[in-house]
Formats: sequence, structure tokens, C-alpha cells
Amino acid sequence: MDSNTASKEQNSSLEQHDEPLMFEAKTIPLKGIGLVALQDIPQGTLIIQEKPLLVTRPGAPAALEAFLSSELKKLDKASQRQFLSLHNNFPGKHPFAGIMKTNALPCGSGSEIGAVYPTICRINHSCLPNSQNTWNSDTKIETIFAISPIKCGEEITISYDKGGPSAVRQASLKQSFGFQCTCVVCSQPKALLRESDTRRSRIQQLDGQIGDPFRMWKSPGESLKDCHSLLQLLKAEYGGYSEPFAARLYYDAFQISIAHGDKVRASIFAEKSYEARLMCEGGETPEAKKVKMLATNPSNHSSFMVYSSKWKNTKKEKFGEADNEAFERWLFRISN
Ligand SMILES: C[S@@+](CC[C@H](N)C(=O)[O-])C[C@H]1O[C@@H](n2cnc3c(N)ncnc32)[C@H](O)[C@@H]1O
Repeated sequence: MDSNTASKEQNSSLEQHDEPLMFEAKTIPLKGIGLVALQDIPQGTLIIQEKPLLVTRPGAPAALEAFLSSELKKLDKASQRQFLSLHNNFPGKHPFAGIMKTNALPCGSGSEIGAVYPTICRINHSCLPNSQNTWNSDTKIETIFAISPIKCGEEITISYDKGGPSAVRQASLKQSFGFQCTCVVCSQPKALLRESDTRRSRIQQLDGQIGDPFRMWKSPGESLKDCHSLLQLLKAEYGGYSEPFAARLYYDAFQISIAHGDKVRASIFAEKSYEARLMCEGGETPEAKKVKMLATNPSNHSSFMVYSSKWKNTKKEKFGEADNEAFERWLFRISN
């Protein structure tokens, strides 16, 4: 099926939804089908939510093919058609496994289990995406939220990459998805791309450093400073729309603070993590609910004072300042 026919079919199945759609499926030059906004979409908007067509775990191609073939037989004809119309970058002996490999999104961050969706799987990649995909393990539904404002006519994009500088991203996108990325980041003039590469490499490095439990234990002040540096880098690289990363970063800062007994900062970090999650996945995921609860009761976390009580709050401590910069320095324990 060519991509024009496939996008027409896609739109006719979308028209069966009750709500007016914020987007349409369209052929995008050099990308096959993509989703394009039919209206301005504000940041934090739920664009679409879908149940999986098929869920699977990784396996050898032949075994996966047999599993998918039997799962496919259990679907109704319309769903079978939707699955078979999805793009396949790996045609050949194992067509069902190829469709899965091209389209499956992980059911949760780092999960080996993946799922495909009739419409969400039409969303193309950008290294500066305007949307985020999230699996809700309670409702078993995948959501797409706008993580930055999207203009009418703009393509809706998510990120397929695992971060890092452009050469690393390009190689992995080429190998896993068969395309050369020409997004706004990758097609910047060389000097700007170099600056972006430096920031993204440093972002990866800081991210790894912050997650090191030994450092959180022995040098929590340094870990917290890294969180602050990472936040500045994210703001520079993602133009102020860094919520998907900030949600995790604030949760790391929460964990560092609570493990050394600082309930006040921990509560603020948990609230900030919740606000960031609200923008990119809504308030109904188990992760968002948990962090909201921790903002109210930070000491409910299992690592409360596990490393030390050296940051236990005293009545004398002055919590926060009116001025934003001073407040940030206080929050991240940055001395002059
Ligand atoms: C999950 S599908 C996305 C929808 C797909 N375009 C379609 O026609 O159904 C992934 C495939 O879309 C294409 N694709 C996604 N993002 C792209 C991009 N930024 N540039 C070029 N092709 C892209 C690649 O062929 C990739 O393997």
C-alpha cells in the first residue's frame, strides 16, 4: 500500500473518534506517513491516547514471527488491517516481526516489552520533539502529550533516540529505523551543531554521574550541584521545554535530599518533578501519583535518612528566598 492510500485509510479510521481530532495523518516528504496538527496545540495538552494493537517481548525473529502470527489471528479484521498497514523497515522472511521492530514503543521506560498502536505509531522522530509518548502501567494505555506549543500545520514528533551527540544518534537511528535524521537539530549549521553536541554529551555524562549511589552517599553536595548544572544545560539545549528530563532530574534531587534527611528541599523537588510530569504525561500515571504523594510526605520514601541525617532540617534554617536566583542557589545548596 502506498503512503497516500495508507494515510487516507488512517484518517478514515481516525474519523470514527467522538472528539474532534487535533491532527491528521499525511504523507510527509522522505518520512512516509506522519501526523500533522490541525490546530494550535498548547504545551501540556493530551493529543491522543490509545490501547495497544499488539504487545510483545523480544525474541529470536522466527519465534517472534510465530507468536505474532498467532496473536494477529485473535484480532478482528479491522485491527489486523491496521497492524499490517504499519510501516515495515525490515521486509523479508519475518514481516510481522519487522513491523513490530519498526513501530513498537516500550511499555514503560527501559521495558523489554513493546506495543504497537494504530495511530501513535505514525508519529515520526525528531531530536527536538514537540511531544512525548508515555505508557501508563495502571490503565495499559499509551499517551501522547505536547511538551512544547505546537503550531497548526506543524508535524507532531516524538524522540526515538537514546540521547548523546548527533553522530551517535544518527548512527543508531540509521541502524534501528533506516533513516538519516534531518531534524532541526541535526541540520543546524556546523558550529551550532558542535555546541549542541557538546551540551548533549555533557548532559549524558552528568546524568550518569547523578545516578551514582556511591556519590549520592559520600558527596551529596556535589551530586546536587550536578543536578543544578544539568538543569541549566537542559534549558539551553531544549529551549525552555525540558520537562521530560527535568521530571527525572528533580526526582534524583529529591532522592539525594531525602537520603540525607532534608525533608524541606525533598518536598520542593518532588513537587517540581510532579509539575514537570503533569506537562508531559498528565497526573494519572503511577509515577506522577507517587511523586505527588512524596511532595506531601517526603519521609514516606524508603530511603529517608538511609545515608545520613546531616541535612536534617532545623528550625533556624531559612527556607528559600523571594528572589528566584537566590532560591535556586538555596534549593541546590550552592554556596557563593
Ligand atoms: C514508527 S514509524 C513512523 C511512521 C511512518 N513514517 C509511517 O509511514 O508509518 C517509523 C519509521 O518512520 C520513518 N521515520 C520516522 N521518523 C523519521 C524522520 N525523522 N525522518 C525520516 N524518516 C522517519 C522511518 O522509516 C522509520 O523507520
